[in-house]
Order: sequence, then C-alpha cells, then structure tokens
Amino acid sequence: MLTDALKRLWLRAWSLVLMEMTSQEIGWLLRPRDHMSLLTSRRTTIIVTRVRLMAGLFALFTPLWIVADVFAFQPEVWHGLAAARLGATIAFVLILVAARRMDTIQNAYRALAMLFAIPMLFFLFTYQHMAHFEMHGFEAAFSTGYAFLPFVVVAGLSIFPLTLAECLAFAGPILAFQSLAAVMRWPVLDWPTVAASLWLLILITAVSALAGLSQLAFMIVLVRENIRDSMTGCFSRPSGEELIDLQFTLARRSGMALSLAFLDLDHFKEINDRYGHDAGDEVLIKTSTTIRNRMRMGDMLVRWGGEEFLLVMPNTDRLQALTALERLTEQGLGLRPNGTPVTASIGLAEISTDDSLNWKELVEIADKRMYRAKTSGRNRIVADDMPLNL
Ligand SMILES: Nc1nc2c(ncn2[C@@H]2O[C@H](COP(=O)(O)OP(=O)(O)OP(=O)(O)O)[C@@H](O)[C@H]2O)c(=O)[nH]1
Repeated sequence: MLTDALKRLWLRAWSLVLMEMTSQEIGWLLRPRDHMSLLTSRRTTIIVTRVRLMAGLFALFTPLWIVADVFAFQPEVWHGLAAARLGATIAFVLILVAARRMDTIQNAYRALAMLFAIPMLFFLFTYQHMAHFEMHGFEAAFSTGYAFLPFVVVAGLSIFPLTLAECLAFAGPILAFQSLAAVMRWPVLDWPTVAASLWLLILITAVSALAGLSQLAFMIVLVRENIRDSMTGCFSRPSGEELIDLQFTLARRSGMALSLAFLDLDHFKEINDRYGHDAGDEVLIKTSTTIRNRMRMGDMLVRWGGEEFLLVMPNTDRLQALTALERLTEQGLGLRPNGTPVTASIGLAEISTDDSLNWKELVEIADKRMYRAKTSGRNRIVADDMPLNL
C-alpha cells in the first residue's frame, strides 16, 4: 500500500521533471552522442549565441570593474589587477569575434571552454598577485570576493542547454582545481576556506546542471512537437527545410552524395471526393509509414505539402537512390480504398550530378522532374532531364 503510494509519487515527480519524455529523449539528457541533427544544430546556435552574449557582457564589465578596484585597493594591488582585467577583456573580445562563424557543436564546445578558461586564469592570477600584500579591513574583505570566481563560472553553466555529461565535463576541471587547491594546501590560497566551501561549489554545480538539463528537456519537447507533422509523423515542412539545408551544407563540405526525391501521390483528390477526407487521411498516413519503413534509417521523409513528400537521402548517389526508389515503387506504396495500388510521380535530384548551388535549387530540380513524371503519364520516376522514352 505504502510502496504503491510511494511509487505513484515517484512517477509523478519524475514526470514533472521529464515532461513526458520518451526513454530515448531521457537518454538525450544524459549525453549528446545520439542527438538528432536538428537538435544538435539548434543547441549549437543557442550555445554559441549565449557564449557571445556572455563574452560581450564580460568584455564590457571586466574593464569597468577597475574603478571599484581603484577605490578598494592600494595602488600596487590594483595596478596588477587592472593589467589582468585588460588581458581578460581582450580575450573576451576575441571570443566574441571568433564565435561569430562557429556552426558545429565541437566549435560551440571550444567557445564555451574558452569562455570558462578566462575567469579561471584570472582567478589564479589574482590569488597569486594578492597573496603578496598585507590587507586589512575593507581591502581584505573586498579581496575575499575574488575567491568566489569559480562559483560564478560554475553557476554560468546554468544558462546553457547542456546534457549531464557536458555539464560534468565543463564543471569537472573547476571542481578538480578547487579540490586540489584544498588538498595541496597551496600557500596562496586560504586552504581551510577553500576546503570548507567545496561542498557549496558542488551544490552550485548540481543546481546549474539541473537548470541546464531542464532547458535541454524543454528544448527537446519543443523540437519534437515542431519538427513532426502531427498527422503522418513525417518531418514538417519548416523542420524539413532546416534538415535539407543542414544535409546540403554537410554534403558540400565533405564531398559526399545527397539525393532528394520529390513524391506526389497520383489522383489523390479522387480518394477524397469518392471516399471522404478521413479515407484520404488514412491513405496519407499508411503511405508515408510504408515509405519510412522501407527506406534506410538515415533517410528522412518530409511532408512538403498536402499529398507531396520529399525524401532526403544522405550519402546516396543518383544510381543508388534510383535503385531504392524503384524497389520502393515495385513493392508498392499501399492501397487506395477501392483496393487499387497507390502510385506516385517522383522527381529525383542529386547534389553533384545536378551541380546545384543551394538546397532550394536542388528541391526545385526534383520538383520539376516530378512535374515531368506527372505530365508524362504518372506512376514513374524521372531522374534526369533527358527526353523520356514514352
Ligand atoms: N485527406 C486529405 N487530403 C488532402 C490533405 N492535404 C491535401 N489534400 C488533398 O489532396 C488533393 C490534391 O489534389 P491535386 O493537387 O488535384 O492532385 P491529385 O488529385 O493527386 O492529382 P495529380 O497530382 O495530378 O495526380 C486535394 O484534393 C487536397 O484537398 C490532407 O491532409 N488530407
């Protein structure tokens, strides 16, 4: 009885945290390895823009704080601090500029690591520097504030949508550094204070990780709801466009093949007119499921419009795509309500053989070929611009 109540409570609390996520999505909260490309690209954008925002703010406020140092410290102390502040400001400006063109998750990690490394180096320098001076009263009290820089850095993790593994990877060196400082009793650090405050740093790391994870969870749910067409479960048009853009860029950069097939179901209006809209919906759901199940794991099916679909086939050249599409149509796309086969007019385009400048041009080529397939009798695949053998 009690165990059942506890179990219900536990599940309820868990569902509040995880917002009805699937087990695969919960795995995505732990580590980034299996994230889908759309989530990775959105996360990259958010991480990079936030790194730039933080770098910009730090570039602005780090030199301004020199004024506070001038009031608080004797000249020998603030001179050294001012030099370190100017060095840190230059580094923040460099991050701000360098991160502008960062568009991969690896680069986003690099930017984040640099953003965290600067305050830690500044922290090391200030401690070494201030240890050489006798301080009393307000000056001594003001200087203790500098000991909390690692706490600020760890707390900064909370503004990024990071997985648990990523949070630990970024907070780990700071925690290790602080622990080492306590264990080694470095003379420049007030080791009892450092050791005693370690638990606080661990606590802040846990809170920051939770904040980052909840942002990521929210993002996963939003991406999931926005990327799928609710009826067929295919990628929606906006997310499909983003996916094709991404695949196009990757294929261009790596020199790999990329094929796009534009599929338009034949005489679909007739199904609606004869059997009703619900029967039409049913055919759309079954046909798109059949296509998705028959194609490779890495292929993506986008619902481009009503009964139009775009099949994205990464790392697939024209011949391979043609073979896969012929196999697909030979096996059948499903049945119409009257028992006759569902057919489609298909236009195929490939990144290198069609030598297109951008993804929109490639989609346009596939669309035009689909139209030729349609006007030349339907239920066929057109893969080039050669005259058709009718
Ligand atoms: N049931 C249903 N029908 C849809 C949906 N979206 C678009 N349609 C219908 O799809 C039909 C498309 O008609 P047409 O563009 O004339 O094409 P078609 O009848 O397939 O003829 P061809 O393409 O020339 O072979 C229209 O009747 C639309 O109303 C949908 O979500 N559900």
